[in-house]
Amino acid sequence: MARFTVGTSPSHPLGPRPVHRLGPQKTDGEQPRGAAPEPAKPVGPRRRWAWGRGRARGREPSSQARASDTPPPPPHHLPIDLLDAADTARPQASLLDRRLPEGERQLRGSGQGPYFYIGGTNGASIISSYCKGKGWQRIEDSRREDYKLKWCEVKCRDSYYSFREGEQLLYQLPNNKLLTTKIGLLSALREYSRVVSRTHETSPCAQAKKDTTSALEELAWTSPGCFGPQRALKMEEFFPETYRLDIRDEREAFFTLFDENQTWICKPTASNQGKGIFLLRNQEEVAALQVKTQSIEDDPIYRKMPFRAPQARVVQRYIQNPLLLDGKKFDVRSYLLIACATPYMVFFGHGYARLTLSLYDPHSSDLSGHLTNQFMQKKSPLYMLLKEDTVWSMDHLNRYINDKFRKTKGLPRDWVFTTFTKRMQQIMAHCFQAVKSKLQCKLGYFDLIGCDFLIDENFKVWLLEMNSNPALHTNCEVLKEVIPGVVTETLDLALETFQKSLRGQKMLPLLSQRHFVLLHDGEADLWPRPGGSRGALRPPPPLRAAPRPGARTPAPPRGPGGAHARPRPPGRGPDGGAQSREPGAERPREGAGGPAREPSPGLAEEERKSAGHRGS
Ligand SMILES: Nc1ncnc2c1ncn2[C@@H]1O[C@H](COP(=O)(O)OP(=O)(O)OP(=O)(O)O)[C@@H](O)[C@H]1O
Ligand SMILES: [Mg+2]
Ligand SMILES: [Mg+2]
Repeated sequence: MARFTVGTSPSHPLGPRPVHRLGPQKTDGEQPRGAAPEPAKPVGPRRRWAWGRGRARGREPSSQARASDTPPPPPHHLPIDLLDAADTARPQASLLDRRLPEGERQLRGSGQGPYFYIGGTNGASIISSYCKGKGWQRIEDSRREDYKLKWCEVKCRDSYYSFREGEQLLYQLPNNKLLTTKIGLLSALREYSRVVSRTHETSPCAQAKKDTTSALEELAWTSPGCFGPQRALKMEEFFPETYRLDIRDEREAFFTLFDENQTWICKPTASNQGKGIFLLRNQEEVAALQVKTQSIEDDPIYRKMPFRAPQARVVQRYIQNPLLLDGKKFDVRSYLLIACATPYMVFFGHGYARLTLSLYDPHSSDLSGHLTNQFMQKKSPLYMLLKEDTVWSMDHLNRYINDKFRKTKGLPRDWVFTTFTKRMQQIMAHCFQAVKSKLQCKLGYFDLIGCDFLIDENFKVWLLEMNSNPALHTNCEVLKEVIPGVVTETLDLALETFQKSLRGQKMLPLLSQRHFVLLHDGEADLWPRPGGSRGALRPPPPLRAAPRPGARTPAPPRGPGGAHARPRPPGRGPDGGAQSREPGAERPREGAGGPAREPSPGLAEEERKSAGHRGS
């Protein structure tokens, strides 16, 4: 079982607070921040092949120059508004700077780049301050290809087509919809359940234990990161029962099982901010939904132009007994950071709690008491007056739960930072495992995904959804404390892991890791992975270049029968089944904001949704 150690992090922007880490990982206090950096290692075999395929590289220095560790870097300066949050980052960032390639350091001095581009406004000032603090220059032309870092709210095909692996950093994995649409996540979890139960059935160890162990127990999956081995979760333990309405059998099953004593929530697959959500509480509402869904499916216009049909939807069992804070419903926004995709370096990060303004009444028809999104609360005339009450820090939540429920519910002290945090981490790790082999991975892609959790009155933890491009607003005091730190550490970790991967250095210890907790260290994973771009980027045979101490060597691909060598059948959906052709299936949507571009084959048009922040 994963072990937690609890320490304090005096440098946290919220002041001293418990820091929880898993297993062998050190607390912040133990992190060897002041330790001398490892000497930069010469370019390893993997880097050679990664570089070998790129197009003309303009300013890129030679591999010799990159590996050089002299001269010393210019002092790292941080933007004033980030000083608090990033205070502890300074020495680490300086160490990172010292590792900058020679050519990049020269460019800093010459005032030409490195360049960064930000698409949209979500978090833009924080990202911009961070990059400018490194001496980088902002460019406004989204078509320029000479950027070092590109952070876009809206994914667009061209960014991925022109992306130069191993040279650039690009925010958002192109097919993160596997996690961040409602249908994507549901399908991925279902498919993973099938895989896990098959593994369970065939594993001799599991067979031996079958008689003595409950079905929920002891199915160990071994993650090479800090998070294994773990008992495999079952999706029904943490994900409310959900049905797709775009698949006829599923919706028929739902319409049959519904009864008046239940409440369900109906959501579009790829919307956010609570848009298009409604509750289903009686037969009339369900019958109306049934008619509507059928009419869309039968509509000849939508049959002809399925991309014009309304978004596909899911119905999900509504958690009717949420834990309440002073009588108000809330959910918790946490972060899943994929700092590096080759190898995977995946982290958990704390966020904040989002409360409704009004008291929770399960029978009320006013959605603002049921939907905890900030966007829903902003619609209230009371919002401006009471907005600070709608966002709580995790410390605040922890204190409240200690005070109100620790004794009455027999909870461990600091339940929020122990049991709850661990549960969120397990769930995120599980979801990541479900899509790990399917995400498109290139060195330089990174992603920050917002994960929404609901706690019910029995302190059971439910994952509601995951969001791409999570809101990075700082319009409340708590958000001002939390968000800049999240963004800064995201960028720090993306840069550090990028540079280490490029040079074939081992990832740990991560000098820029402060509050994020490592969930998955993919250094021992088999890669290139099927579905990832690495299929085309084979590492050289092991014999050609002897591994250096500390350098990572990609594991050789397995034989033809090996699970990792088997590519996903073309035309298969995220659940491995043939993609639904029914109207309303995860189909492209209109109204994309930002530069109007065609989606790439790997990008659903729905993902080019308007630059409205998701998961607000
Ligand atoms: N199964 C559920 N049971 C109870 N409440 C739910 C459930 N699903 C969603 N909610 C409530 O509705 C809100 C919106 O749902 P959800 O987060 O799935 O939609 P969204 O439109 O993607 O919102 P976001 O702005 O967070 O991206 C949640 O924050 C939560 O308060
Ligand atoms: Mg949400
Ligand atoms: Mg959402």
